[in-house]
Amino acid sequence: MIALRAEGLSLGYDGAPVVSGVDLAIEPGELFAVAGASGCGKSTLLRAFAGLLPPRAGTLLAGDEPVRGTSPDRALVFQDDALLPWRTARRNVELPLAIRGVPRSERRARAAEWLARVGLAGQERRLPGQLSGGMRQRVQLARTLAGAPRAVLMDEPFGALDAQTRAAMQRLLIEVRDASPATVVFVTHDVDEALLLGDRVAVLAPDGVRDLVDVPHPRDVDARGAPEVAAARTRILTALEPVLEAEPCAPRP
Ligand SMILES: Nc1ncnc2c1ncn2[C@@H]1O[C@H](COP(=O)(O)OP(=O)(O)OP(=O)(O)O)[C@@H](O)[C@H]1O
Repeated sequence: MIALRAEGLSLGYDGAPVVSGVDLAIEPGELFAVAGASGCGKSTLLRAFAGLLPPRAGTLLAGDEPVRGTSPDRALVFQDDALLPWRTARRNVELPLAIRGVPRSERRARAAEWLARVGLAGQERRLPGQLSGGMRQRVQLARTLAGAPRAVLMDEPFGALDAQTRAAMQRLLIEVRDASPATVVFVTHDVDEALLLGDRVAVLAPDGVRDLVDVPHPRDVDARGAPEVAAARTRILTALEPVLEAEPCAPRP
């Protein structure tokens, strides 16, 4: 588990910055949710934490080290599963083990164990194209966690799933993370998902973090109707509203 920190962070591509003035301190082992309007830089922030996009200004730290590139310690999970279509489920999960230098003889067993943990025992030999969207996301989760990353960066990982599969994946994430702790940064459009999964929720806007909300009773499905959870939802929506109203969420001059 690793701390992730941004100080005065500015990010962008060509032209004007997409997001600037971002200050965040994510604790080791925290499940940190990032909400924000479409196009406000949530994916861009994750890409920077993953080491795929250098800061234009400010500081980005993983532990005490500046983020200078990608690392198996920081794994990125996408909405569209990024499985290799020609490799079976098991051989996809073996990939990060190979990167970590796990001997070939051990990889197969460890990959099969991970697939069983995400409810896919018996599906090891299937190709991604032979699996449903929810099953592919399970394989992706198994593949990510098999590499024992210290931080997992999840970009709307369940956004493409139907409501029932999505709820099952949320439960699965809670379970497997309890067993294999890692710092998790979770980007979502869905305020209720942020409130269910996160310890804290950051509302991101082009000029930085608009609000940082502590979640009451994180990961407690039974607490969803509690008044303090409703108050946290209202606070997040209040911070989001001006960002949503300021369509399009265009880069600042
Ligand atoms: N590779 C790229 N090159 C140039 N501009 C980009 C690139 N990727 C994203 N952008 C721009 O950066 C801005 C922020 O995009 P980003 O994907 O980070 O937003 P987001 O908050 O994750 O949006 P969404 O919720 O819709 O996924 C947008 O204006 C987008 O067009």
